[in-house]
Amino acid sequence: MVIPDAKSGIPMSFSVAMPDSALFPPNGHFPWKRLLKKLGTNTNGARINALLDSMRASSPTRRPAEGEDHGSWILHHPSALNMFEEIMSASKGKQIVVFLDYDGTLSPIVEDPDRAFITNEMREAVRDVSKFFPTAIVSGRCRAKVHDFVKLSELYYAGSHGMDIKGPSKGHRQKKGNQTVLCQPAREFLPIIDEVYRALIEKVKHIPGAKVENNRFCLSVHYRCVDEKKWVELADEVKLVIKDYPQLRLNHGRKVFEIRPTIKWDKGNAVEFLLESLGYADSNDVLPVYIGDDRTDEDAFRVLRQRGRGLGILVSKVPKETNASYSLQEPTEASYALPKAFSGVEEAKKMSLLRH
Ligand SMILES: O=P(O)(O)OC[C@H]1O[C@H](O[C@H]2O[C@H](CO)[C@@H](O)[C@H](O)[C@H]2O)[C@H](O)[C@@H](O)[C@@H]1O
Repeated sequence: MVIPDAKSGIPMSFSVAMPDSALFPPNGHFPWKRLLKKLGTNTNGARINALLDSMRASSPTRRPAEGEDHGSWILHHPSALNMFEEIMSASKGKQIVVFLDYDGTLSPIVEDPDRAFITNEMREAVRDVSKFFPTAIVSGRCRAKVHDFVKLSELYYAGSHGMDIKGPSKGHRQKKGNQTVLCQPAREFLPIIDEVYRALIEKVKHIPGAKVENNRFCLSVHYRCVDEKKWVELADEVKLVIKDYPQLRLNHGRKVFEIRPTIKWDKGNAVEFLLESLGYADSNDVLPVYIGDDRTDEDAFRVLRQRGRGLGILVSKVPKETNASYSLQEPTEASYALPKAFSGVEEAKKMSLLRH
């Protein structure tokens, strides 16, 4: 029998049987309430299998788009490699602002999160783009760590899923005054995050391959290198720790559990904050372009869709439900597409200026 914890409402056992689509909806939040309803109707074995299936399916993330094969999905999400014309016409008279996710977008997914290096070619591509347009990296990682990987001081960096934003130390600056952009909406959670980080390290240290990453305003518990036989145990340990912290919530990323404050702040808010800082709140004079691969990037794609302007580009080899309009198959395509598309746009703009 699974009893919900009185304080957090989270079930005491992770082992439940539900279809992937119910366990991991596009927003990535655990549907605890629906999950509780289902409890009691399934055998324990089936519950464990369902959990394992969803953990296996978490990279690549999300379920395939329903009823769509690859062919029809690509028709609805054409390759960004062929979107030069569209960018050209969409960006007429507008400032392009570029937002880039890090893991799975600028760097390939690798086993060791500390070795997810960006290639020199990709770094140059990002540098080239940032010469023309304000450019931000929006990542689940700690801001300092992603800066260490990318090593470009002319960029905006939004770490901890957008909860830690800082402007560039050189290059593009926001229109609004000269103050350095800084936004940390989850500062009050720092002591709790630190406490939970230490507790998690202690709780999972006996599970070979488990890794707890401190992303400053949020935490990641990786299971990519954990033997599948230990996954349920790891999930239970994580849940046992966070059940005492109702101010924190648990999401599921690519072979990783992500723990973060319950505040309503995500990559979508980070995009809105940065556009506002750049002087483009509710403006028609801007074309935001966001490239990402993960469930958390959907929050940003959604914001662009809601604004009715902007281009969302999903990096994925497989069809997925997404709010993005375009697609790229893998990070190397991004390094090729970025400079080609954007420097092309600048060249074309210069040419049309000369003609007038
Ligand atoms: O928002 P992102 O920049 O995409 O960050 C999301 C998480 O990315 C990292 O984990 C993922 O990439 C690792 C390296 O390729 C891989 O080993 C892991 O399995 C993936 O989940 C990062 O380590 C996490 O902290 C981020 O939350």
